[in-house]
Parts: sequence; structure tokens; C-alpha cells
Amino acid sequence: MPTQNRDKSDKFRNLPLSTSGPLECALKGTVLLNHAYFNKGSAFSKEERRDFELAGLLPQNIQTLDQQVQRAYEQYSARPDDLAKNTFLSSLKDQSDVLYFKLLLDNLDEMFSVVYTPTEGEAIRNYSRLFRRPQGIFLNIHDIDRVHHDLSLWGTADDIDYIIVTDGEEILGIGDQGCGGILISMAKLILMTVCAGIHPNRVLPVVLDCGTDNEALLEDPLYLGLRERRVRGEQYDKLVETFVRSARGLYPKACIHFEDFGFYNARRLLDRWRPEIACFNDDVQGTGCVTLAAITAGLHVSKQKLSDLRMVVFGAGTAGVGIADQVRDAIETERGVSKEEAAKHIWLIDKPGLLTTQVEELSDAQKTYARSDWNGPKTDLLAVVKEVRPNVLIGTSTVPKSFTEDIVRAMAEHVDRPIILPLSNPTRLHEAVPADLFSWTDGRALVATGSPFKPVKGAWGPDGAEVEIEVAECNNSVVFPGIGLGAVLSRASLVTDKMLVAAVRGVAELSPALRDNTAPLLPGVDVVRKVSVRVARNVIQAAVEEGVATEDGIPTNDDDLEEWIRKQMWDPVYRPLQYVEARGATRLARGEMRVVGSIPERA
Ligand SMILES: NC(=O)C1=CN([C@@H]2O[C@H](COP(=O)(O)OP(=O)(O)OC[C@H]3O[C@@H](n4cnc5c(N)ncnc54)[C@H](O)[C@@H]3O)[C@@H](O)[C@H]2O)C=CC1
Ligand SMILES: CC(=O)C(=O)O
Ligand SMILES: [Mg+2]
Repeated sequence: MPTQNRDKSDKFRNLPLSTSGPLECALKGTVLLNHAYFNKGSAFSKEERRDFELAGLLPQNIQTLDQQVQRAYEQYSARPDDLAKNTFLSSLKDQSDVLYFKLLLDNLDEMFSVVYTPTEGEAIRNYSRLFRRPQGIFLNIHDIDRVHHDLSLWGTADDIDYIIVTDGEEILGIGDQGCGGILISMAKLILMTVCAGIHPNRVLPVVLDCGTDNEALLEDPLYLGLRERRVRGEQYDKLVETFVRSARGLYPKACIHFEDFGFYNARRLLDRWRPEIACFNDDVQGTGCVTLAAITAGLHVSKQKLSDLRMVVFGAGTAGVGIADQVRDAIETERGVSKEEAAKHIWLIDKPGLLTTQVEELSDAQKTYARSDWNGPKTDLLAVVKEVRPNVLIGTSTVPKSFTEDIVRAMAEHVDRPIILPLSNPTRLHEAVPADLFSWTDGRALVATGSPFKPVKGAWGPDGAEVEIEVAECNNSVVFPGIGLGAVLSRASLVTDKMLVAAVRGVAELSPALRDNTAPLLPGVDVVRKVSVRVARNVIQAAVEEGVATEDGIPTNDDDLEEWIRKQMWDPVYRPLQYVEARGATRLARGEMRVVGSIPERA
């Protein structure tokens, strides 16, 4: 039985997760060809074609995965624009997980922005128009009694490692997208597999359909979700409570990742569940971690310390306050001061201007940063930049072009290497574009952006020589896959602050800017898996130190631990298939039981 890695020479032969060896499969014929997890299309071997009754269903020529990738790439390239390419990739994923992930991994630099921000934002905006077939779980706020049952259809206790849930209220900077939010859960899970080798058959994408306040969707006859305004209050809380308790009860080993909830709920739900279960909010914590790593690299280049930091955050919502918290906690540790003292390094600005103790209706999280020491008559971004003289400026406002030339020049007047991070997605909402930031600062700005940008050329080298500056993508996608991988493999009972600090260290250690002052502040997509292994290693070590790792046999030294992690990461390769009779709940192999055991029953 392929429950474990079966290489006898392998010192890790008792690995908890199986990622190699034969796969047992109870499906045959067209049902098998339509099952993305098992389907190999033209790559089924002669023996498999015989054993699984496929011979007459496939053209004669048996092809390799590489040949299939070549064909798929040609078809992809023929699509006229990025949205059409995104749709093509979604259909490919419905056909074959292995082919889809292999194509993606082989062409990640080119395809990352097509399966993720900014193109995925467009796909989500058009969800009900582009819809072909459902993926994931839709939980309806008026059917709370069904939640446990609907979740239970996806496997048994051992089968699920990672769950991403959204309520669709604040998607990727494009606001309320109702049930279309299912695609952000899907997209982030795809990144979990691509970047961190999380098994694609051991994850659950979920949307909590609570209605929508998006007028365009409410009026769209093709809209697929609940056509009513968002239900809030007690019923909303009951849905979330029922979802979390059912998910934990059914899949006790799974980590729950909250994504793109609105400002009011994101922090509240994280605070509610964090002390009790392994959970993570990507917009609060993932964004905080990756941004702190970028700042750490930037301060290294500018030869400053965290204790020198004066940071202005424009847009004090979920992401902005998440970043502030992560940075504040790092200053607290570095300076050995209280959280209140550390918070004095940070100025938050939102719609009313600078958050001061005079501003009413601040959330508890925002209140931490409300300034009592502000005397100036103006509190807009320019006035704050002139007064504070920040060395770090962050944009999480969704207000495009809000980092204007006068603001950036005012900042650069007092700071040699201003660190400027316009993080609002998608690309059109960035607070500034890199070309302008370099132009206004004579190439001195240290820039990273929320969505990807091409390198920028300008005469900013010594004696006015032309240089090309590469811009890092400062997106939580750099870090959340590694955090998730670490939490899954250690079977962490909680995701603690120390695990997040360890994750930041993992990303910062691999920053190209640490070795070359002119290189990007963060590692790029070319090394995503390396980053995830390093982040996961650090996270697991912190989980062990904190006493929250429940997996047995975690290696103690760095190299062994990295190898142990790598060996449990899923790779897109075709594994030989072995026919077995469907056996209901019979245990076949971790990760494979769900499809083998339950699909024939459900069919
Ligand atoms: N790069 C990354 O990894 C991430 C980027 N983001 C992006 O950050 C942006 C914000 O996301 P969330 O924090 O989730 O949304 P949010 O809605 O919680 O926060 C946005 C904040 O900006 C404020 N704002 C709006 N107009 C403003 C103005 N004129 N002046 C000052 N403040 C203003 C809003 O009042 C709100 O508090 C989005 O574009 C999102 O895509 C979010 C998470 C991760
Ligand atoms: C990147 C991300 O999580 C966001 O824009 O919401
Ligand atoms: Mg998000």
C-alpha cells in the first residue's frame, strides 16, 4: 500500500505524506478520463489503457508529459489576452492536475500573473459570465443546517491538509464579489501547490455565500450567488462558527486560511479563532510578514536598523494594520521596548487623514496607532510626510496615484534611500508606479509592488549611466505558501506569533538585496519553492520550540529538516496507476482515499 514513501534506501521512509509510488484507482473508462486527479490523457501507458478500459477512448500515440506540456503551451499562447489565457488554464486544470501544474511550474514567470493578481481579479469580477463548471464548496447563509453535511462530502478525518475560506467581501482590491470569491480560494490553493507542493487533492476551497452589496452583481441576471444584500450580525457569526467547528471536527488536521474578508470581519475572526485552532489570515498576517521582510532588506541596503524606522502607512484597513502590527512587534523585540513604545515608530493614515486620538470610530486594532502627539493643522499624506520625514512609505489604500510627485519628493528630500511600497492590487490601483518613483528620486527609491512590474530603465547609474532596476513583487504569495506548508507538515495546533517571525526571517534571508545592493528586495518566482522550504523549515522549528507541533519524528537539524520537507512536497509527475475495487471507507493512501473511496459512491 502506497501510504508511505517506499524507497528502502531512504532515511525518511516513514514519511507521513505520500508523494511517490503507484496510485491506486477505482475509476475506469470515461469516468477516469474526466477525473483531473487521475487523468493522464494521451500519456496513459499501454498497460493502463488495457487495465482501465481506455484503449478505444484515446488516440494510438502514447505521449510524454513534456509533449503534452508543449501542446498545452502552444494552445495557451494562441489565446488573445490574459483573461482568455486564464480561462484556458482553468479548463486545463479541470482536465488534468498533473499537466496543469507542470505547465505552470515550467512557465511560472510568464504565468504567475495570469493565474493570480492581476488577471485572477478580472476572472473573479467576471465569475458569473465565464462560469463553466463549479469548483469548491459553496456554503449558503440560509442553509446553515447543511454546512456540516456539505463539508463532510469531501473526505474523512485524515484527508484534508489545508482549507481556504472567503466570504468574498474584499477581494484582491476589487471589493465585494459575492460568490465569485470562490476563485480567490481556488487561486490561493493553486499557489499553495505550485509554490509549496501542497498536495492538490488534499485541499478545500470554500466560499461563504452571505449575499453581496455589489449593485452590479445584484442587478446581473447571470449572477450565480445569493441575490440579496449581505446578511450580517448574528446569522453571519453563526455561519462562520458552524463552518469552523464543522471543518475542525471533520478535518482536525487541516489548517484554516481566511482570505479577503472585509475589514470589520477579517481581524475580528482572526482574534476569535487564533487562540483555539490552527488558522491564519493572509491579508493581515501574510501581508504583514512579506512587507516586514521587504522592509528588513531595504533597511539593510540603506544601512539602517528597525529602531531607525519611521513608517507611514496610507490605508489603515486589513492589510495596512496587519503590516503595522508585524513591524511594531519586530521593533518591540529588537529594541526591547513595550508594544506602545514600538507603535510610536508608525503613523497610519486613512480617509479622515492621520489617525489621532481625536478621530472617532477607530477599531481596536487602529486605536493602537492613534497619535496623541500631533499638533499640526493638516493631517493629509503630504503634511504627514513633511512633518514625520519617514524612511518607509506603504500604500494599502486602493487609491491609485495617491503617492504624488510632491509627496515622494518631500520624502526623498530627507532620506537617502526611501523605501516605498505601493501594495494595492490590482496593478491599476497601485499608489504609484515604479518608473515614476525612480524618476522622482533619481533612482534612489527602494521599491516593491503588490502586483508584478517589468524592470525599469533609467540614467541612474554612476555618472548618469543607464541602469535597469528590477522591482520585487511584495505580495503575501511570497510567504503564505511556506507558512502553510510548515503548519501542515508539523501539524501545528496553533499558528503562533513566533512562527510568523520565523517565516519573515526565512524570506528576508533569501532576499537578493542582502547580497547585492542593486538587486530586488524580495526573492522572485524563479525560487518560490526554495523560499517555501526555507520558510516552512523556520516555521516548523518555531512550532516545535513553542510546543505546538504535533507531528512525530520531525528532524532536528536544518539539512535533514529541509530534506524531510522537500520529500513531502507534491510534484507534477504521472505516477503509475493500479486498479483496485472501490472500497468505500477502506484506507488506501493518505491523499488518495477521498477520490478512490468516495467518488464511485457519489457517482
Ligand atoms: N500586496 C499584498 O500582498 C496585498 C495587497 N493588498 C491590497 O491592499 C489594498 C487594501 O486591502 P485591504 O486592506 O484588504 O482593504 P481594506 O478595505 O481593509 O483597506 C483599505 C483602507 O484604505 C482606506 N482608504 C480608502 N480610500 C482612502 C483615501 N482616499 N485615503 C486614505 N485611506 C483610504 C479605507 O478606508 C480602508 O481602511 C487592496 O488593494 C488589496 O489588494 C491586500 C492584501 C495583501
Ligand atoms: C494579495 C492579496 O491577498 C490581496 O490583494 O488581497
Ligand atoms: Mg487577499
